[in-house]
Amino acid sequence: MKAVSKPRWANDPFAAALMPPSGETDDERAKRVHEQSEAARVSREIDESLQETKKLLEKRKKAIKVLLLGQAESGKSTTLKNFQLSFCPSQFKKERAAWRLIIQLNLIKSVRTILQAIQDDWEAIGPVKPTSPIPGFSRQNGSTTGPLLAPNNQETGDKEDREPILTDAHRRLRMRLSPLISMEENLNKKLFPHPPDPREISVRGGTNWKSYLTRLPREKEQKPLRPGSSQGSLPQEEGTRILVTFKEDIIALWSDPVVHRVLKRRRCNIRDMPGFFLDDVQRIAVQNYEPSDQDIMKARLKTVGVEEYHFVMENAPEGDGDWYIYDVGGSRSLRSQWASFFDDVQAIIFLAPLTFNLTLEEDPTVNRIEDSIIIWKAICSNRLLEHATIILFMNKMDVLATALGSGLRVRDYVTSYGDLPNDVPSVVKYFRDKFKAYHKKLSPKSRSFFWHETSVIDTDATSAILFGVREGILRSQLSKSNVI
Ligand SMILES: Nc1nc2c(ncn2[C@@H]2O[C@H](COP(=O)(O)OP(=O)(O)OP(=O)(O)O)[C@@H](O)[C@H]2O)c(=O)[nH]1
Ligand SMILES: [Mg+2]
Repeated sequence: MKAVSKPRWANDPFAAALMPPSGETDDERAKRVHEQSEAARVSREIDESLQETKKLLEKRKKAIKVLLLGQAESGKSTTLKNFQLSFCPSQFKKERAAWRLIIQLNLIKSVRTILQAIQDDWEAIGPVKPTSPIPGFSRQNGSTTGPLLAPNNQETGDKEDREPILTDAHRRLRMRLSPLISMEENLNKKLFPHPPDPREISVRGGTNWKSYLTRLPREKEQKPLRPGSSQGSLPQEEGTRILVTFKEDIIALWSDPVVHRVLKRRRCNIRDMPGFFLDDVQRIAVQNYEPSDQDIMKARLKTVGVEEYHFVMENAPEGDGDWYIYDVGGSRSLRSQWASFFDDVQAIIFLAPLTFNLTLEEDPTVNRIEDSIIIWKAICSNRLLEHATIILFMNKMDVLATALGSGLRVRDYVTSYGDLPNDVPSVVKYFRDKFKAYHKKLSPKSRSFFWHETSVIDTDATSAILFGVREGILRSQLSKSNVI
């Protein structure tokens, strides 16, 4: 008797599982074939997606990664904006509209700060006692513009610090502008819910806020807003409406010499605060306001967490165009998040503003330069960063020049400065030597010290520096890979 040989699939459980069941009808067969081809398609898609992810990871591994570090308000995000403007101008242009609302909110915040100063002055010192009519009150016809001069506006010195100078007219102006505060709060809440610090507008890493604000449509005609009524309008429209509605009162407030005297005696240097746009109300508080490059650089939006930006540089040499730049939040509470980016970066741009007379927002007892040096020491000595190129940007050179020009002496804030000349080159040399010495002493391996004097709100000068920085990073990458 001839032995019947077993079919090949009989020992293969997978092949057996795919065999058609015995007695399969035509309909069942068609269904099974369809399901099998569907499963094969899904499997192919998963394979392709894995290949794609692998390629992306490879590409990312080869890409240049740069980390921007420094204390809060040191200019990290502004440097990133300059990177975009210099190397990806079309992307920068596309996102221009997103900055409109941020600038409007910056302006509204300055108005809020002034209203608060008026309130504080009122509570601490009180108003000018009104005799009827208020003597010396110079505004005519009940107009809302023009200076609101109080009678004793010529007085100076110590006496001025205790003299009431605000009038009922200021109280009325303050009342007219007060809806602005709740409108600003509502707008902030809509845009950036749960901010870590409600006094500052901030953006959380990965929220894609720019595409959100760029995407929203704008109405052609916007009606002025009745105080308190913002219902139904988009956040982007609200900023414009608020400013257009309150424009004249804002101008009256900012052009009033008494208000400036109140700010002075309450030591509120509003001009030096980030995001200062009060000199530009006429230009900004209009329906079709388009932020300029300079406006965008001056806009203040605090970074919370870490933002990753992937740049494909539009004008880069072949193969060198893929860059990742990480922009971190610089407040003390956010610095613990920096370390997770350390093991994979080729270069660090460290922003240290030479604002010798300022202290940290988080801790007014700590001098800003002292704080920068503490972070600098930690970065230079970190072993995970021993291969990274560190580039120091001594930033806010314009602010330094203004501070020295106004007569401030460095030694009154940094005692070790002693009797050295109180001019820009000497101050720069003094602090540069300090940073350089720590870099040399604390770096685990010897490496070159790179530094630049910057004012990163100056786009032309910063662009020239960034082109140099890019070349430097590429060259140092090349020499490292040759050594390896
Ligand atoms: N005058 C002047 N202002 C600057 C300069 N660099 C930055 N600023 C302003 O300082 C403010 C803070 O700058 P940012 O770039 O937001 O600071 P940051 O380091 O990103 O701060 P965080 O996000 O809080 O960590 C912004 O309003 C900038 O326009 C500068 O060189 N000169
Ligand atoms: Mg930032």
